Amino acid sequence: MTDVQNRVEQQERQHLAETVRLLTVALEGVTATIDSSASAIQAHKEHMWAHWRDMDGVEKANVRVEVNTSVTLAEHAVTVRKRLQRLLASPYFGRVDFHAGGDTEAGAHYIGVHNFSDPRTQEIVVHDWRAPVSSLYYDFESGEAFFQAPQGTVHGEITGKRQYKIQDGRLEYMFESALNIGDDVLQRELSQSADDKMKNIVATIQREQNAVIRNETAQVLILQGVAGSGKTSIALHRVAFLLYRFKDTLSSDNVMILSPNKVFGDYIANVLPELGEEQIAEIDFNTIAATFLAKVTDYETFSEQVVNLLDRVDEAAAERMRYKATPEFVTQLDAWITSRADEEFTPAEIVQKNNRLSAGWVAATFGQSPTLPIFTRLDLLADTAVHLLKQQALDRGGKWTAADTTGVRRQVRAMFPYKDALAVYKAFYSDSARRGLFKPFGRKKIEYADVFPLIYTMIRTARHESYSRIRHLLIDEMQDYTPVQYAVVRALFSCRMTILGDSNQSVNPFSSSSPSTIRSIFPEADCLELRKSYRSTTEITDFAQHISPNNKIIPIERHGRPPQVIACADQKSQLAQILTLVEQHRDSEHRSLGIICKTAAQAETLYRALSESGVELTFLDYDSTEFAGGIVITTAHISKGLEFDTVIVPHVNDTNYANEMDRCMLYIACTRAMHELHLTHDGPVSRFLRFADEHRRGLGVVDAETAEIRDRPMSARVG
Ligand SMILES: Nc1ncnc2c1ncn2[C@@H]1O[C@H](COP(=O)(O)OP(=O)(O)OP(=O)(O)O)[C@@H](O)[C@H]1O
Repeated sequence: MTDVQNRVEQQERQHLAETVRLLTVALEGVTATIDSSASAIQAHKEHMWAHWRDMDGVEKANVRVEVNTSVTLAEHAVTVRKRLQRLLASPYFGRVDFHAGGDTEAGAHYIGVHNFSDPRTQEIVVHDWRAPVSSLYYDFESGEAFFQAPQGTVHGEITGKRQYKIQDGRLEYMFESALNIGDDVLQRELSQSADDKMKNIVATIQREQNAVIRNETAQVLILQGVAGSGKTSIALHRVAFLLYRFKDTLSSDNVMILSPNKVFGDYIANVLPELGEEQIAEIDFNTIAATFLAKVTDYETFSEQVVNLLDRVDEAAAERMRYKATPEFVTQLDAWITSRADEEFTPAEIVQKNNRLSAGWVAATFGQSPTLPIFTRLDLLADTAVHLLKQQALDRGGKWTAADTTGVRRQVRAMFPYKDALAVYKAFYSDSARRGLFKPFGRKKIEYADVFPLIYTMIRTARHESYSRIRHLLIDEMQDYTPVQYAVVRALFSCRMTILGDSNQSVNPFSSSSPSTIRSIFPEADCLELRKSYRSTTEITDFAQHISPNNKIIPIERHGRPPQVIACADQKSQLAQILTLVEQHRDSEHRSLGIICKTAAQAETLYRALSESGVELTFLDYDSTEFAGGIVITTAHISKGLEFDTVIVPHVNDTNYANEMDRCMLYIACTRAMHELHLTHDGPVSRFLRFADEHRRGLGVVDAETAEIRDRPMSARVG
């Protein structure tokens, strides 16, 4: 280290010590506030207990107000204390020196997860990463730069940028980074072991990611990103940014995430709290389906559909799925529902208790509400008819009973041939062009492909509650949802949206949506793309590229062991091989291991076998609600969105991974690996992995199975 570097580091250490001192003082202050609020609450309570009987209403109300005020103060202080504690551990991660035009010298801006001002001078010591000035750190190298302040654009020059790693209040390392957020720090972050939960990435957000996070204007933002490009992380940081930027009008209660499953929801649950924001509500399409269909019909769930498809692809069922996954299907269904009122409503005279309303009156009244859904119109018509006929009956000295009301309603309903949305939906398929495209899934049960078309029909034929409280919706895994699901989302959520996914990671190729399809559904959307993959080593990304090529992907330059495809003589030796790999993982520096099978049945069988062999591991299936650390066994479908230090993909033979759907599953499984990837098989290797075999022959490695894995890699080094 040169003298200059030494001096700089010395100054930084002093700055850190001073910041820690100020934070400690602030923490003591806020702790004292909490203590005194607690004492005040206790004193008020004691006063109340002692004098309750002697107090009049006004006095009691006053004491209640005082208690409530103390509680509010204490709650606020607790929030501030949490932030200060977080800052004390790591006060900042970056610094940008900016010489604004007109200023005499550059100011040093330290950037951390929260704002912190010196309590005495009110001077800002640490800027929140979401503050306007902090965008300089993410968006510019040294030289000319600008940021948007509340009072307008501030132009100037960046004269220096530094990055720090501070843990437990101690400076672990620092880098002078004139360029983009330094590769050194990013490399260090990426090479770490996976945590049990997704972590925040504020210190190393990349410029293209920052553009997504700080986009304030898009009503709908569609983000297509390759596997491991940080889509989910970025979407959560975007929520944190919007909560900060629009804090007066947006709170975490107004934001919701539509996530693929509960395990994923649990996995991402820490990111927002780490950023000092409340967790946001979560929903998934299964919950929406259950809410709508509980009293209507039984139905196949999405996971059941995937399981059934993995078992056997029925060409007729695939055809039905394909049809219902097109935008044209939504247009046709929509047009058909809309025209039912004109084509199938037959006005008729209503007679009850000898009082009558003519067919002409019925037609005119029905015609007054052309924009409402058909069943709502019928209800409105029936209400008006009941009101008039009841009045007539009472005027003539007669009686009106509940049975009369029911009688009128029945007559009105008889003017329309369908009793409910399910009947309307089934009738859609009576058209000869669509015959055979609706097939019940057993008794009183419908196929998954019909679930959202039916829900859409329900929404379009009767009024439904919408999520009006929600002002921003995040949709993850966008490629797995069909146009009709988006039509349902549009009807339920009239708010801003961030929609993200990867077209290469569809779990059902018959009903997935391409980015262009999604764009056609949201023509007003801003579309952004993330091409750089951060999760996996270059070797793993290259390997996965051979399974499902994507010429847009840019792998991060981070190297590790080449993936291994291990041929085994039979199932028994495959199990032995997996046990060896588990053993090696235990001895390695890595923490998490994901064993990812194609189907839940395969995962369960292997789970039993490994458990019986003494391996402690967690089986994540469709009913699981929590992610688990350590060794996990699950399916490719459930593993979506998750990541592990090491991944083992068993049973990669050509029977198990043979069709397009299998290819998707294999790609998803392999791209979950951060540092190491092993695949095992007995029998001929899957057609999707033959590239590895060819490569292996080229490398001269003959029999992988008997080799010592660690010492003589049986790897098919690719790329
Ligand atoms: N700028 C960054 N700095 C540090 N780590 C990053 C950055 N961007 C992404 N990562 C890391 O890359 C990994 C993948 O991120 P994430 O899960 O958000 O990606 P994704 O695009 O949603 O992945 P997939 O679609 O494959 O599930 C995570 O470990 C995340 O922390």
